[in-house]
Amino acid sequence: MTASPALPARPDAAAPILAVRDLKAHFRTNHFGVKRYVKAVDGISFDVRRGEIYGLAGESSSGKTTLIKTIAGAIKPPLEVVGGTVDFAFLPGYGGLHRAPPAEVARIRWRHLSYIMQGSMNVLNPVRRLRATFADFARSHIDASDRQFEQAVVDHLARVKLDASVLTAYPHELSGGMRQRATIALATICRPDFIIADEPTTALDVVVQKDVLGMIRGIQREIGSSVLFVTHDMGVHAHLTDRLGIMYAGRLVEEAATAEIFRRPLHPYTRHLISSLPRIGDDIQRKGLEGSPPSLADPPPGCRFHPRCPLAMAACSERVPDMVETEPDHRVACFAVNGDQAP
Ligand SMILES: Nc1ncnc2c1ncn2[C@@H]1O[C@H](COP(=O)(O)OP(=O)(O)OP(=O)(O)O)[C@@H](O)[C@H]1O
Repeated sequence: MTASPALPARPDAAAPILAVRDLKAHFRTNHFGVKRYVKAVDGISFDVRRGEIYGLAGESSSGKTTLIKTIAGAIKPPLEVVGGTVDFAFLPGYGGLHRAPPAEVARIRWRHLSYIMQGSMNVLNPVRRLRATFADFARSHIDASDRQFEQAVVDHLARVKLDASVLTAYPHELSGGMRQRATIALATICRPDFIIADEPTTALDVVVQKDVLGMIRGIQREIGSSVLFVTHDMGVHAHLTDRLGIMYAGRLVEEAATAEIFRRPLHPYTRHLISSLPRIGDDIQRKGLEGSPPSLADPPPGCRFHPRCPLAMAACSERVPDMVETEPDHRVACFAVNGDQAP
């Protein structure tokens, strides 16, 4: 086994905890004998730094879930990784969980890498009481006596404002907010280095959502984890994430500190996302974008946003713009912003 070129084998505080390079993951579909590839993730590169919450935004079907599934190694047919690498600092040398031996994946799961999913019932076993579920997930990773383990679970539940009595409950006996807090407790009890969160608050009402987001932020600060947080909700990103990547049709089109994206969005698609957010006291009728997102089975050539882009020029339909660091820590893939760098 050789160390990945993207990340050193020894922990280095300055190195990213996750480096994704030119990742491509496509769905191979077969409709009545016609083979098609849905290019859901098509050449994505970005880093997540230690201790940050990195947000991924983009409208429905832009490929966010496919991207994090690929990063998490949850790859099942018809999804295929067709190129690129995913390097976690705690799993160097393989280029992705999907290429690592199952024993290595089991070693890092929950202890180094954990998940908070959209539906809590995907994680909580409906026929097991919570005490048993905590034991299933965490007992083998925490070196303690049974009594100490139980106390650690109770203390950790208190962090997400859950009483010890929930340990005797089945998931269906808890409210949606309580279940989601229980999944946050499960995902964080082993103090993982990295947490992947996929729309964890989308199904909750606004008040519970705020509570749950505050808990994710609080626990993340306390244990120092890095978080990759996916939601289409720009309001959630504004409150929670440190840096933000904007996806459009299977590609990353812009990345910067979240405050910077809201202050000075550069890509025309990001500008549209930001300008369409409702503001208090503002009753201006907002103009939608012309057209709709492309089919990822047959995306347009060049920049995938060009058919809808108010700034489109000839190069946009001919070549794919690279993500260019336009300003320190602000990358954008757009010829209209960066100029056409063709030789
Ligand atoms: N099993 C599948 N087979 C074929 N295509 C799929 C499959 N799952 C997803 N896709 C397609 O992949 C593309 C990206 O979907 P994905 O779910 O990753 O987007 P998303 O940004 O997470 O959307 P949402 O916010 O609605 O969850 C879409 O075009 C979708 O139709």
